[in-house]
Amino acid sequence: MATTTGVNSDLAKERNNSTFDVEELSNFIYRGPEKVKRRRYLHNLATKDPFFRKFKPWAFQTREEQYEICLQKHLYINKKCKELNLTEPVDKFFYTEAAAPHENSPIGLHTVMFIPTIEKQGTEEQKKRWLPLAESLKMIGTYAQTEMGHGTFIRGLETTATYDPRTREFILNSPTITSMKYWPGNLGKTTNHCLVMAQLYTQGKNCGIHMFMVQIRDLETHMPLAGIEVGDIGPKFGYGTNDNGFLRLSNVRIPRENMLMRYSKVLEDGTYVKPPNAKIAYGSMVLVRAAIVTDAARALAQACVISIRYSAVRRQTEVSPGGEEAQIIDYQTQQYRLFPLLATSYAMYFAGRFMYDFYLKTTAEIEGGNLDSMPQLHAISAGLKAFSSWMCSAGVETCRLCCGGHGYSHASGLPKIYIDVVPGCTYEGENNVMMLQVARFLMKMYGKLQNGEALPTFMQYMSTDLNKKSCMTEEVALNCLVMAYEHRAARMIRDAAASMEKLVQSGKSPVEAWNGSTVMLTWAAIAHCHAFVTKLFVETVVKSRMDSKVQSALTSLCKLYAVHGIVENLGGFIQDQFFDSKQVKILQKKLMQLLAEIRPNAVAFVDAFDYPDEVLQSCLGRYDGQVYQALYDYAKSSPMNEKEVLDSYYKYIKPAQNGKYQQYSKL
Ligand SMILES: CCCCCCCCCCCCCCCCCCCCC/C=C/C(=O)SCCNC(=O)CCNC(=O)[C@H](O)C(C)(C)COP(=O)(O)OP(=O)(O)OC[C@H]1O[C@@H](n2cnc3c(N)ncnc32)[C@H](O)[C@@H]1OP(=O)(O)O
Ligand SMILES: Cc1cc2nc3c(=O)[nH]c(=O)nc-3n(C[C@H](O)[C@H](O)[C@H](O)COP(=O)(O)OP(=O)(O)OC[C@H]3O[C@@H](n4cnc5c(N)ncnc54)[C@H](O)[C@@H]3O)c2cc1C
Repeated sequence: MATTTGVNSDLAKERNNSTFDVEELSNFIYRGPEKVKRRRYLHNLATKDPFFRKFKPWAFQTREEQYEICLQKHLYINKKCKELNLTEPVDKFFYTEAAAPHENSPIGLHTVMFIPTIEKQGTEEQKKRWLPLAESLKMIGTYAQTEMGHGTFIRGLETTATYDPRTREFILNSPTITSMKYWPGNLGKTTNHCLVMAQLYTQGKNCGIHMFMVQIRDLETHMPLAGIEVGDIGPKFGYGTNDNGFLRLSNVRIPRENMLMRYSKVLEDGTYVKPPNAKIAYGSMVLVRAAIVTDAARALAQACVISIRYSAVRRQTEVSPGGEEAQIIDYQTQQYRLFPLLATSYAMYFAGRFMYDFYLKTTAEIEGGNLDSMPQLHAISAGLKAFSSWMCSAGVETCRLCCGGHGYSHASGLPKIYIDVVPGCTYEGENNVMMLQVARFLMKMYGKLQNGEALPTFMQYMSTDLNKKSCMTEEVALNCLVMAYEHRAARMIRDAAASMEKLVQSGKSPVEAWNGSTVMLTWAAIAHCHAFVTKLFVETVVKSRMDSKVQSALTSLCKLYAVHGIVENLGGFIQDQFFDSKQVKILQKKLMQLLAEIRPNAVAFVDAFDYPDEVLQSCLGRYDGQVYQALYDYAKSSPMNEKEVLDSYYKYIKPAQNGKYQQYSKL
């Protein structure tokens, strides 16, 4: 029976029954006790600060209030980060996630893309000129690339920047309605500058797309400057806190020095100097793609915390007539929906950790002049961005459904998480498009394999013998699971390549053959990412040093991730009889065993993520499990309940009850 104060007794029991020390697992997730301590310190600074608690809850705010309140919060975060000397991205990330959870910042693009683009693409002189202004928010900027007509195909952007050697200026224009910038975050009302991606024309030639710094608003009055039309694009699926905007440029002149010229240049006489690699200008997108992996993992982890704690507290349906109603977490169907997602949240966290490290290492090499790893960084970041945002967005929605009716209420905190994470499937490269970029890389690797050339370590699985059968036995060993994923990916890569080859042989051009094979190419890319994430998870639990009880529990979770992925995608694993029917049965049986094995640790696994209630903002996911009192308090706090009888009753219901409908004819 649940008590109304203290910790709900079911939840308390769950915590007593777990097989490992939660603190040990938190230490492992966040890379050591010192880092856990630091994270808690940063969370506490935010959650205990009365500033963040003075606003009404997000769900009760109008769109304009969402923007204004979130703006205040983020300007305050900016000030506090300076005061507290929080310079490390990880520190800022933890402080911010607690201060304004899942509230997309009206100065976010300034921090995440505008400043990093100046840092990475600007010359020393440009950095000296702009960075102090950007740091002090005198310049507030965004990354304005997408246009109404083109987001994916950036070579097709229509905005022009034409160099005029007489005045040593670029003239920027939006020549058509489809060329107007559309979607950039913070563009509508907040920013006074933009980094505009535009087609560069000099000496009568088009030199492709480049970045230009354009001032769009007066620095004193904030009014749009001459030649600038700018505004908010209106309400969206979510992101109400963000003024995604539109921008039209008409003969806007900027000095030559406003083209970002670290790599490409236009000399005073108009001579164009090429960059060492044309795609180096895409670096800011790679940065955000890499960050999205951790962002998506965090969203799913929080959704799992909410849904699993609630499933331990919620009781529904007597199992035998007259008996006690069961905790819904004991229903196998609930476990089957939630525990693989729990495993996925861990898999994605480890993928996010890897991605962050790999990004830092590779960009350091690029900045040192070694561009060799650029294609790998592009393929891995595009693939993990797409894979993680797909899996995590779908997972958050399943977590919401697993909470029944209460999951549909904003009181659950789940809709807010969902609308914050799901645009990650679209921005920074639509996911299908990103998977096709991965496929392009895979086809190149396949070509190398055919030519007997060396492959990067993470692609060496492609040379596996596809006639080999699975080594799977009753033990369901981790190495056999990894081998299965790699086998499936290798076969799908070969099949996609064969499809293209066949089309070429039938007389199609390479482009037509590509277009005729994109579904198979996408399957191959997804299978490759799935194999990559699974292997990373397995290596993390096998090779890392950690407490033995944690390792044992985490190994079960890792196995569940791998086995569930096979059972759910069985067709791809048995198409070439890699598994026989006996092995399929072993895997299905193992899946059920793993659900039961994980059951006593489910709450401990989510507790280990260590998200305070103030971050979750959920009546259902509270640490103390007092969900019913919280739901009641939430309902009572609704502005709809401020008056016992609403004005609308007297205006509309009462007259209708008396058969009077005149008020409608006045409209
Ligand atoms: C444990 C916890 C720790 C936590 C710590 C973490 C701390 C980290 C901090 C986290 C911070 C918070 C995270 C928050 C995240 C959320 C932020 C939200 C903000 C999002 C705002 C959104 C912004 C945007 O959307 S900006 C616009 C983005 N637009 C796109 O992405 C467009 C997509 N299109 C493209 O990229 C291209 O057009 C493309 C790739 C589809 C085709 O390009 P192309 O030029 O037409 O290419 P093509 O000629 O066909 O040639 C392809 C050729 O080029 C190679 N290529 C392409 N891109 C790249 C690249 N980037 N790098 C290298 N190479 C590239 C490609 O491989 C081909 O090569 P070849 O095959 O050799 O020809
Ligand atoms: C919340 C949000 C914030 C954003 N913030 C910014 C920002 O700050 N700055 C900025 O510049 N942009 C921003 N964007 C824009 C975003 O980057 C683009 O919307 C995104 O890159 C997708 O491009 P698109 O809208 O043109 O989609 P489209 O390319 O039109 O996609 C539509 C469909 O066509 C398919 N498709 C398109 N091309 C291909 C292809 N070659 N092969 C196969 N299928 C294809 C896609 O898979 C998709 O299903 C934001 C978008 C959102 C939703």
